Amino acid sequence: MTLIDGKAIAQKTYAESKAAIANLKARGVTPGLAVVLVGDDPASRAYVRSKDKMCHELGMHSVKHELAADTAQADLIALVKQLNADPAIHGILVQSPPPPHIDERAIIETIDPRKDVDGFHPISVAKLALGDADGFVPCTPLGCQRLLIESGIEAAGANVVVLGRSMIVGKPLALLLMNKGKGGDATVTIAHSRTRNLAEVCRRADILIAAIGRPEFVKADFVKDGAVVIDVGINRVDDLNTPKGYKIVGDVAFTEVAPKCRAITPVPGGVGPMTIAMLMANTIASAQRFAAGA
Ligand SMILES: Nc1nc2c(c(=O)[nH]1)N[C@@H](CN(C=O)c1ccc(C(=O)N[C@@H](CCC(=O)O)C(=O)O)cc1)CN2
Repeated sequence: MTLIDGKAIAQKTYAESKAAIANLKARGVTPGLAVVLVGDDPASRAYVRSKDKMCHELGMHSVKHELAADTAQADLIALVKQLNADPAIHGILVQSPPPPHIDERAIIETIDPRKDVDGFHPISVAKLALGDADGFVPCTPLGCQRLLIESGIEAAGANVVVLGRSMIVGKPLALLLMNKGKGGDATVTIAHSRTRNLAEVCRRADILIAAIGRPEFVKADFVKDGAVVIDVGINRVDDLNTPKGYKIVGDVAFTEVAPKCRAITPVPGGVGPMTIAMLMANTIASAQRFAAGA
């Protein structure tokens, strides 16, 4: 069984990002990312901090807007419009989930699609569905595909089961893996909590991707011998034996599943680090497109 090391693969992508940034800077362009956080969810705050930190480490321009939980929808829209018009900003994202009074869809639709480095705007979704190469792909699906490519795991012709149908992971990942080209050409099934005989459907997978958001939901009987398992889940569960009082577990019951696998991602240290790595890559790609006048 191979343990797919997301931290190491993310580091490899950062080396590529650094080279691309140096190239852009030589042409007078510094890639710029604006991250907007509404509210004080501790996990979201930590992710936003990591994004800002990584921008600084790579020598990118980073702007962080941390807004109160009761920020009005209109004020958030006004901020996004201001960022759309800012030439120093090539990527804009609003950390998800926002507080319940915010209409997330309306906010995403306000982002200039050319700066939609999260890949959540309907134009980005349509481009992915159409197989157009010039749209932004959401960072976590892109990270999963990159993990497979870097680990020498061929998606082409493989039976892939994506467990989960969210707009952040499940749906875009299914499109990405079934699209033609490198890292694609898979035969993809999307399964979810209402799928009949779920364990049996998952057992057909050569590559099983768990993105259902339930701690340790995927047990050994969901997994065929020799399958590759990618665990997208990040679930905080109480654990009073840890200093923080909680631990992070994935959607896969790792201890019982791992021995059956050809390869598997751990949680933490698997898909998670790739999400931020791919955000940096998308922001750099956006800066390159702006610099080319696209
Ligand atoms: N606007 C967005 N919101 C959210 C996204 C997103 O892509 N865009 N994804 C997630 C959160 N996320 C980034 O925003 C994210 C999640 C997890 C990690 C990560 O590195 N996880 C570590 C464990 C971290 C921990 O200990 O808590 C790991 O898996 O090793 C990075 C980014 C939802 N919101």
